[in-house]
Amino acid sequence: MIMPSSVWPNNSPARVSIIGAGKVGSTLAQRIVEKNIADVVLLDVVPGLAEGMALDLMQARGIERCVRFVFGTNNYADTAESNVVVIAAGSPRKPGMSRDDLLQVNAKIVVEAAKKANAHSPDAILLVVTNPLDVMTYLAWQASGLPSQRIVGMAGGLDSARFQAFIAMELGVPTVDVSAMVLGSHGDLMVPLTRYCTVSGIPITELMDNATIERLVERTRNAGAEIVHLLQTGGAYFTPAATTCLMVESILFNQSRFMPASAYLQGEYGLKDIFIGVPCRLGSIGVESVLELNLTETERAALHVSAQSVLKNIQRAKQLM
Ligand SMILES: NC(=O)c1ccc[n+]([C@@H]2O[C@H](COP(=O)([O-])OP(=O)(O)OC[C@H]3O[C@@H](n4cnc5c(N)ncnc54)[C@H](O)[C@@H]3O)[C@@H](O)[C@H]2O)c1
Ligand SMILES: O=C(O)C[C@H](O)C(=O)O
Repeated sequence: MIMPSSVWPNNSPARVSIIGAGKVGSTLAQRIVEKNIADVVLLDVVPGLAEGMALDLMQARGIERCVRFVFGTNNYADTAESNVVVIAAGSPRKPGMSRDDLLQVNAKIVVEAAKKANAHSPDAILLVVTNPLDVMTYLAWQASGLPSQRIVGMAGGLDSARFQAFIAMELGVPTVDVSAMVLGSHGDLMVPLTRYCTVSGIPITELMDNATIERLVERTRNAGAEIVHLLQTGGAYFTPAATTCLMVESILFNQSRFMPASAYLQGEYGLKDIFIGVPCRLGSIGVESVLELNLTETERAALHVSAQSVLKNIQRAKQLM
């Protein structure tokens, strides 16, 4: 580990490396450090960017009363022995673009990040954030050569959090009382499962008419684009970072939490050789299990339509590599 010993403790308990110190990566670093979850190595290709952010975060530790360390670098050797590596490097979309439009520009970045991070942290769990999410998670898996269980993509938790927020805003209830579930690809064909959405255990179908539910489903599908349009300079990062942080916690503390995430399927839901959003349990081994819900014919068909688009883009990505 190439770090001054005065900065980096020898007995650091858990280490998370974040590749890409942009909006998502830096916000995630702040969350992890300020919640005292783990030490963080922040890496970016832009000289000085990760180092500057790390110094800034280190200087807030007294105010935030946190004890974790954060180190910025351009060098993968500094990410050695990480327990979790988050890949958040690459371009965000601009207004008018789909996430799939980022495939070409981000594929090489993600493949390089997965290979280099894995070379220095062969025991880490890889958590992918870069878009188009399900395809990038597949590429990271192939590039790393790791067992599929050790790779997971962040998206379903974000899409579910958005659906949860929209339901709470519509009904005027506390967001924590709402439970929501979105499966499928992280794209326009995501599959919000209204049957699994409740307010304090009451199905939302008892509380809202179909037209209202359909309006919230549509808003959930477009929630990323809505923010891209408002910001004009990139995408959302507060909720993406919060969701990724939740996944990091479940992995590091072996919490085995259920959450929708992009996991490798080998026949579950009738799908094979694909990463796509499904309910998983996340623990220290990565994806402990995939929960196979009893879907209706309509829900299953929607999941398969979503999967077809991911499979098509995986083929496109393979041709690029
Ligand atoms: N999965 C999700 O739900 C979700 C949510 C939000 C953002 N995203 C995606 O995450 C990615 C990052 O978003 P952002 O808003 O942080 O973008 P950003 O532009 O703010 O940051 C990206 C960072 O990656 C760095 N980078 C580029 N190439 C690199 C390389 N080869 N090695 C290391 N670093 C490199 C850039 O220098 C930049 O600092 C985008 O692809 C975005 O679409 C996904
Ligand atoms: O919308 C985007 O491009 C970023 C991210 O995937 C999101 O859903 O916020």
